[in-house]
Amino acid sequence: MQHLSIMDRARNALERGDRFPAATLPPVVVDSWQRCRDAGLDPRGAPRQNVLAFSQVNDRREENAALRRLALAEMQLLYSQIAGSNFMIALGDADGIVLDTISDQHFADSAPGRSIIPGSIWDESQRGTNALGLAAMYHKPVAIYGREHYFSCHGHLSCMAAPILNSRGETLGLLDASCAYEARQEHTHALVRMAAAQIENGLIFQECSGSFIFAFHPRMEYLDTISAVLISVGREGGIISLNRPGIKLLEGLPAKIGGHFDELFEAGFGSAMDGLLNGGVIRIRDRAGSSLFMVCRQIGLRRARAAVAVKAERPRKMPPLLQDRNAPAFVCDDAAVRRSIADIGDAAALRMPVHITGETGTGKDLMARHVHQLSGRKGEFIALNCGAVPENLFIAEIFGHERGAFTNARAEGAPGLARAADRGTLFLDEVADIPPAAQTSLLRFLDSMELRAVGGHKTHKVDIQIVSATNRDLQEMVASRAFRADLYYRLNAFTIRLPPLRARSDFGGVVRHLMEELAPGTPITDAAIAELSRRAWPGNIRELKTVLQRALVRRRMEYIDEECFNGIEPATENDQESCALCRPHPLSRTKCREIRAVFRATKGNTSQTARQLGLSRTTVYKHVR
Ligand SMILES: Nc1ncnc2c1ncn2[C@@H]1O[C@H](COP(=O)(O)OP(=O)(O)OP(=O)(O)O)[C@@H](O)[C@H]1O
Repeated sequence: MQHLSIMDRARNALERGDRFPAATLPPVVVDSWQRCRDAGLDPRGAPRQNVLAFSQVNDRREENAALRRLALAEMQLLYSQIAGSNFMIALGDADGIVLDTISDQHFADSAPGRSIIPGSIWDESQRGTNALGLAAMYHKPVAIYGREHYFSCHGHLSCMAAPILNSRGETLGLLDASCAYEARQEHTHALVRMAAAQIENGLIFQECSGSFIFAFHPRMEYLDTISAVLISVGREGGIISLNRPGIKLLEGLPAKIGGHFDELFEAGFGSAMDGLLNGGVIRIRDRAGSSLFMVCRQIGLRRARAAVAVKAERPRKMPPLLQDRNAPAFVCDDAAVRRSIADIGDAAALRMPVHITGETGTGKDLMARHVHQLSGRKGEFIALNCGAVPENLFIAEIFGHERGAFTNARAEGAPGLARAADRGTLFLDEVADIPPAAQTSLLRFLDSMELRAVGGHKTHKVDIQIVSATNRDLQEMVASRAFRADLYYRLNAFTIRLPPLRARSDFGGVVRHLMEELAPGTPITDAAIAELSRRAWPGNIRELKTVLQRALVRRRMEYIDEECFNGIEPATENDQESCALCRPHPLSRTKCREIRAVFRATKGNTSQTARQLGLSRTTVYKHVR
């Protein structure tokens, strides 16, 4: 007979409607299964998936504004601790209704991830046995692993929830970490409880900004930790607030809100204050005779708006994760990108020219720098924007020129970019814009790696990794003879195709990465990321960065949620009619619009636009960049 595990037997009994083996299951699970069964829920059926309307979620968010602000910051920290392990962190209100989530994109996109969204109700009567609902019911931390969930469809999920309590022991909200059952990690439950405790402490600082806050603990080295007691005391010694460790440590003593400092400690409020306000750690005995170390964390100023916090703020910016030197310094969790860059190291070792294609703002420049880093070359990374160099100076710019080689040549001559990139990398950006005359010289140079400065006689041998990039269709240009086929094949030895942002499966990762770059430690919710992912992003990652910057400038809170993007639209056609520099000036705007219109009509061809309008390529480039 097939061997059945304890859980198999328990589930079989539950699903058949038999008595389940109570002794083998955690009591909290047994009681919950029984209640769910009594309520007529079918364990093999589908849970009710009620979700509140957005306006109701918003009302609840407003009611819990202070809690939400602190919790989102703490969730962001928790996220950075467990990021990459396929988790979702959710904040629920006291009724177990989800207000916000922050998660790994993979989990957010999964079926369970899609059922934990703002407004979803995780009450036991709707979703059966689950950690969020039970933590709300029992006001204590609860973990529900895999098939302990009442509904079998939640059997692959593990959830750990901890309530956030006020000093009266009332639940203000709930913090939950959920993950695929196989991904669960024992320490996550502890991290969730610590984060909840950190929020509770934050609330004490926030709500008691006009009073003293002292920290104490039986061991001095614990004063700065989450297990230290925080007690908030008024100017006359009355107790205003006490955190959870305090309630536990002072059990048996009259440690209640409205009580007095003197009822708890032998030394009395006056003498304790003398020592505490000197800024040092004092030793004090509680009324049960235990010796404690105490320090002042905040001096509340009566009419002052902000209290003077003695304790330094925790740094918001996380130190970077130590990783492989050659790991990309950008996001590349998208499968297509990963496939595309898998062999770059080998290509660079063989000094194969690398060609990068992708729409504007997809990260071609960043990728070119990554190729240079992987090549391990000691020389420099030199970038040349081929569209920005006047046609007649192009060859001199790359290969250098001798003194007085042509009108306007630099008096002392110039070695050129190719020699500057010797033993390093030469990045030819916007390579489609290389003037036709220069294409031949460049091809010759790529074949021999030898160059001669304009007006010079000596040839120089160099050793360069060539990387080129374009957002145009070079193949089509080859077909229409606008670009030399042999040069195209020479440049295109190894191709990296960067997908447009709208097609990237790691969209959430890109958003988080940019947020960390722009405003380290600032939380951004899953709902905000989902809102952004619905947009088209013609300017790709660069445009996303601008939208995030605008949201950060405009925000009134320390976090970014979906509401922050109301009214922040991506660049519209109108915006694109003139460049940012010309937009405020009506006269320049007219000329700029014309240049941009011709540029669009020529499918982004700088040289053709310049010829058609009788302008230099540099001028065109200035307006279309
Ligand atoms: N994978 C990525 N992860 C994080 N940030 C990125 C990524 N790719 C690009 N960025 C950011 O997006 C912005 C635009 O990138 P980049 O300049 O490399 O794009 P590009 O394709 O070279 O643009 P263009 O075609 O206009 O020259 C930069 O701020 C860059 O740091």
